Order: sequence, then structure tokens, then C-alpha cells
Amino acid sequence: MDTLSRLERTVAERRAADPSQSYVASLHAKGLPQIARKLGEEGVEAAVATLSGSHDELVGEAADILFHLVVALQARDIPLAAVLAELDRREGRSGIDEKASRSA
Ligand SMILES: N=c1c2ncn([C@@H]3O[C@H](COP(=O)(O)OP(=O)(O)OP(=O)(O)O)[C@@H](O)[C@H]3O)c2ncn1[C@@H]1O[C@H](COP(=O)(O)O)[C@@H](O)[C@H]1O
Repeated sequence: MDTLSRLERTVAERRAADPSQSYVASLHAKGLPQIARKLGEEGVEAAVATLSGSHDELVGEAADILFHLVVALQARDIPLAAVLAELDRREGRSGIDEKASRSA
């Protein structure tokens, strides 16, 4: 099993844990707005690290955003496999063509 799939499974298991013992459970207890807010914050932090962070800072921020994205997808009952299938669907297509097909 790959890293993201293991993370998805762990996050699903921790969802029902005691919020005082689990960051995943504490996010779910706060609800979708907080999950979305954290995802947005991590996105901004990753963007800042892309511009001016060290290699290690960007690696850390990238891990944070992937983790919070997995939490957000699960909160919306979307399996990671659905996102990977969408990426598979786009594979081999030009990004410019892909953008045109989505805006048509
Ligand atoms: N990958 C992660 C992971 N990445 C980041 N974080 C947490 O994300 C939080 C957000 O970081 P911030 O810098 O925004 O910190 P903060 O200001 O304390 O957070 P907020 O109060 O604003 O929510 C920190 O508490 C980090 O510990 C993570 N927490 C959990 N995981 C994974 O989820 C699993 C289950 O974790 P628990 O639910 O805590 O058991 C773990 O074993 C890990 O595999």
C-alpha cells in the first residue's frame, strides 16, 4: 500500500477517536468550515514556502497540505481514488487542452 493510501486509512480510523487525543478527530469535531480553513491556510503557507522557503520548509508545507487535503476529501466522502482517477484521465493530455476542455 502506498503512503497516501496508508494516510487515508489512518485518517479514516482516527476520525472517530477522542478529539483530545487526535488532531484528525479534533478537526472533524470542529466541522467542515474549520477543515476548509486549515486547507486554505496550508495552501497559503505552501505558496509562501515555494517562493521563499528552504527545501526542507517546502517539503514540510507540502506534507501539511497533502495531509489536510486527505482530511478534507474524507470530510466530503470523496475517496482519494477518485482524485487519482481524475489525474489518470488527464494523463497524456496537454495541460492547455485540459484547461480548454474544462472551460468549454
Ligand atoms: N500527517 C499528519 C499531520 N500533518 C500535520 N498535522 C498536524 O496539523 C496541525 C496543524 O498545524 P499548524 O501548524 O496549523 O498548527 P496549529 O496552529 O497547532 O493548528 P490549529 O490549532 O490551527 O488547528 C498540527 O497540530 C500538526 O501536528 C498532522 N496530524 C496528523 N497527521 C497524520 O494523521 C495521523 C493521525 O493523527 P491523530 O489524529 O493526531 O492521531 C498521524 O499518525 C499522521 O500520520
